[in-house]
Amino acid sequence: MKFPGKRKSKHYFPVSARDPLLAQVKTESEQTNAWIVGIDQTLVDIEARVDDDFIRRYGLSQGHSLVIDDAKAEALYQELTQNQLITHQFAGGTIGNTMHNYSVLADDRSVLLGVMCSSITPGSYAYRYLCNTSSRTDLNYLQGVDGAIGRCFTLISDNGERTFAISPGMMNHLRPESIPEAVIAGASALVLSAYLVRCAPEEPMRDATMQAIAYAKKHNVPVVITLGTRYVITEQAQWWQDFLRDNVDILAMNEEEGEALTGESDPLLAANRALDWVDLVLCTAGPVGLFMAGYTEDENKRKTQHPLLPGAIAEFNQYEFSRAMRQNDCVSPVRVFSHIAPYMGGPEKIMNTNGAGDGALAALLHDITANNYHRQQVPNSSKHSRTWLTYSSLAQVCKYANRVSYQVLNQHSPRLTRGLPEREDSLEEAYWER
Ligand SMILES: Nc1ncnc2c1ncn2[C@@H]1O[C@H](COP(=O)(O)OP(=O)(O)O)[C@@H](O)[C@H]1O
Ligand SMILES: Nc1nc2c(ncn2[C@@H]2O[C@H](COP(=O)(O)O)[C@@H](O)[C@H]2O)c(=O)[nH]1
Repeated sequence: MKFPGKRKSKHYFPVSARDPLLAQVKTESEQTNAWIVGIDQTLVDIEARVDDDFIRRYGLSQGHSLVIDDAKAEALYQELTQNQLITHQFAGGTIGNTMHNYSVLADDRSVLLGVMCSSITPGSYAYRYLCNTSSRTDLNYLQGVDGAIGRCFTLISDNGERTFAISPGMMNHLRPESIPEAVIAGASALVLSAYLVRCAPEEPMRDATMQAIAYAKKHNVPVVITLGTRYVITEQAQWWQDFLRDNVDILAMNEEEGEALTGESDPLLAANRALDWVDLVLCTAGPVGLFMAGYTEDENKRKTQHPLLPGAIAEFNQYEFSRAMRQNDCVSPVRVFSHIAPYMGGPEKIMNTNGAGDGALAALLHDITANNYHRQQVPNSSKHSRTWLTYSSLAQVCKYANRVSYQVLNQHSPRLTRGLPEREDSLEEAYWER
């Protein structure tokens, strides 16, 4: 594990308060026993620039991720190909992206569960998917299928808005018996997306997802969900609130999904409301940056040294230097919040925001797994006097997540092509001054 606390001088994590026992941590090259596991619909993103008429003609809706049938997918693909509109093709899928990005950041193992074609020919979509996934992402548990993986036509409009048209192939054919209990039992987190329950009634993906959740609950592994798009949530907000309350510990969403879920358009209030159902919330808000909300132990809450921020909850960031805990692990839980503006104000030019939110989630997962790793290595450390969920404070996780989003925005693919620089050139100045 590339341990986040090892970053030097200008850093994201509090190395100045380094625990003396950290010296006992084994060297990075040794095999670590900390990983995350995610389930996804195996998808390749096919990106194209289109006009509004194109979106309308294929019965799509801007900003939405819709499943289309084979005939429509073929017609759409033919039109994109004939008019040479396809600009990029990448491995995609919101959780596949997150597992890959986690492995790049942590330089360590993530496990991806899903389907893969039993027979793969060079140059095929399945081949490209495998080639474009980090070698640290363990694909050994993928279930073979006799058919195609999914295609996600990522259609970018002139205003930069993305519309997803999903041609599912056999992406929803993951069966419950293909979920390995031991892999989930030993993981630092089980990562899911709201898309997984959007499958036809006869497809097994939903049951496979519920099987994975059952194993996670049995072994006390935090369940993380990312909401996908607001349309998946709007249709049944109450159902999702109940689902979160019953099954999920950590929620990742953007401000639109937050509004669909809670009715609150203010991301801070949406995150606060979501804490009624889950223990920790990451809410990205495009050019507004990102918010985190969570619980900590009253006795251990830590005051920020940053300016106090105004908002719908006055001075909401006053305890943002606190580390997150699950509510049930607290004797006296208090809610804590943090916010950060986009790193460097965001890139000069954003081609599209594909994967920026997934990148932020990968950073949070890295911090959670680093905490687990540290607990395994140095169980009697003062850092584990309570059962913390994160290694770092909310403020530090925000900084890290935000920095990773910036990296994704600065490249074309939703998957990181390389890790963050070991050392930023003077992070503090760079952070506040353009
Ligand atoms: N237009 C933008 N300007 C600056 N930063 C942005 C912009 N869009 C996104 N970001 C950064 O990327 C992060 C995630 O973006 P967002 O669009 O909210 O994610 P998602 O892809 O889940 O919708 C934000 O928290 C912010 O740091
Ligand atoms: N597993 C699924 N992934 C999907 C679906 N529709 C879109 N996507 C993927 O989302 C990312 C972009 O993520 P974002 O955080 O920027 O919104 C992209 O790579 C798509 O592959 C879906 O139905 N299922």
